[in-house]
Amino acid sequence: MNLRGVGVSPGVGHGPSYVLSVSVPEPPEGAAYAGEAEQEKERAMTALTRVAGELEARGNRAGGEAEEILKAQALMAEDPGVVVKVRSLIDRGVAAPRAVFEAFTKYRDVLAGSGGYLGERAADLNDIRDRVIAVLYGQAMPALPAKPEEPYVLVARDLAPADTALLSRAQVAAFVTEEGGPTSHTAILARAMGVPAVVACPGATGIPHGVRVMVDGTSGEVEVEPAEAHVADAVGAASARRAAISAARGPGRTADGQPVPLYANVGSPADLDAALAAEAEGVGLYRTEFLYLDRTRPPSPEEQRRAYRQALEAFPGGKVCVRTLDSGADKPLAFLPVPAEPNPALGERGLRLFRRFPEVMAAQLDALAAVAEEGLRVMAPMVATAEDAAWFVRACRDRGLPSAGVMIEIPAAALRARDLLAHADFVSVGTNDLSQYTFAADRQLGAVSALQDPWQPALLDLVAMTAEVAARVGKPCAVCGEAAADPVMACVLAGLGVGSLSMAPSSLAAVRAGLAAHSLDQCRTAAHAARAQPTAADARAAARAHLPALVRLGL
Ligand SMILES: C=C(OP(=O)(O)O)C(=O)O
Ligand SMILES: [Mg+2]
Repeated sequence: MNLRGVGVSPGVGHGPSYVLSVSVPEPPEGAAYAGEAEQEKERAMTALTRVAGELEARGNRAGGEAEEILKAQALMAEDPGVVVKVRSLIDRGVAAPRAVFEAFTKYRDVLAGSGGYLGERAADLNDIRDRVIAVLYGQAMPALPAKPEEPYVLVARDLAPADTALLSRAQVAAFVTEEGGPTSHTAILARAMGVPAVVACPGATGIPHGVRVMVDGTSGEVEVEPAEAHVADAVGAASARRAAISAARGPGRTADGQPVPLYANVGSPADLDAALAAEAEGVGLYRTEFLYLDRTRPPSPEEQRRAYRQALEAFPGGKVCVRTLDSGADKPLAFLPVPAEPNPALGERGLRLFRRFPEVMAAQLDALAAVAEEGLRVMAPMVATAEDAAWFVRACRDRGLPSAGVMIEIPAAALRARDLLAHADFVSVGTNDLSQYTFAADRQLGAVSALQDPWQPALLDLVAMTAEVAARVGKPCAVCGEAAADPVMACVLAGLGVGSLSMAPSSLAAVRAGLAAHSLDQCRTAAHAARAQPTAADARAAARAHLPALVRLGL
């Protein structure tokens, strides 16, 4: 039997399946309690506190990325909104388990409605809810085998961080989940652990318990009871690929020595370790939204300075490009409320929101200026016009910030990059949003995701125009969207004249190897061939045909 999902953590893993089935029954609608309301509330509060405590304790034991995730979940378990809702439902006669069920379901639906990263956190709430209900029913949550004879392939509908945080590579050969997306916690933690993972794999929980399974976290293939020879071939190919990729070390450059600095995209200080381990040359995109998440008051100046300083200290002498707050649309923040909009992606987000809340921009730029040193770059998201660029750059200059740039995420900005660069010191292309706005395709909508393809020739044209203009005026042009993480695209971007690339740390090694295997001329020829094609698929195929070493590397 073969299944297919989305590969989110590369490599091949195989072993006996361990199918995790957690089933906490839904407490019946209308369930009431017999005793006093105060006692029932006490019971519910004790269960919420106990689950929060357990999540926090697991986080402490796990450390690293899992610790942050679990601590955030512990906070969700005792979220004031949930607590108030549970108490008021109990006041209306609803039994504690049902009250917990309804309160979390409401919270989850709100999160799911926001889509993107926050939407994927909705699955976390189901897990927290089930844990609280299990405590109220006196039901034990399933434990995973701690010391298996052989690492197993963990299969589940979805995995919660609480399930996976304490696992290690000695226990788990691979993860397969029926649900989840590339930014789900299963994906994030699997990548951090270096364990292959496939998510969004229909039929996964139908895999029988204990049968041998092979998981290819690059292609997304899951093979049940594979032939032994096939396992040997796949494992051999994966380790050859790993060896070839890890052979490329040092700064990013093409085979003939053209430097293409490779930076890391970082979403919080916790990602800095992974960026260092992957030998990033600095930070090309420091997303600062984490500072403002789950709060109603702004982060203190000291808290901000600490977060920026951490990145600068991690890369002494390197470059660190901090993006100012990008709130709104796919990153809604309670902290900066805007009136309801029919099309949030086209509304007040990113830099536009600073026009409404200039004091938030001032506080962020002041904190950056307080820690500024040579390598610091500051850039604004969602810049549409030369006026936008001038306004932002002036605010940076007024504070003596050493380098102020803008992101190119809107076609208008790419078309008139020359005018923006009359003010800005550099540009960085955000291909995620540039695709969204070029193709009028909401980045959160699966139905139009085919248009979110950076290989679309129109997108390549916009990147090329931007890079050409930047070269003409002698200012740097980077790419920091997801596109840069694809080794084939990375070569094409270098060929289009993009000077540096920034990506998730886990993608750096493959991109470094891909660039090191081709000359700048080969990259240029591949870029030219890609742009000459009418469709995204043709563009990719044409580029690959001119980058033969990528095929040898299995990239
Ligand atoms: C890098 C980008 O920013 P974000 O994904 O955070 O919107 C982008 O839009 O490409
Ligand atoms: Mg963006």
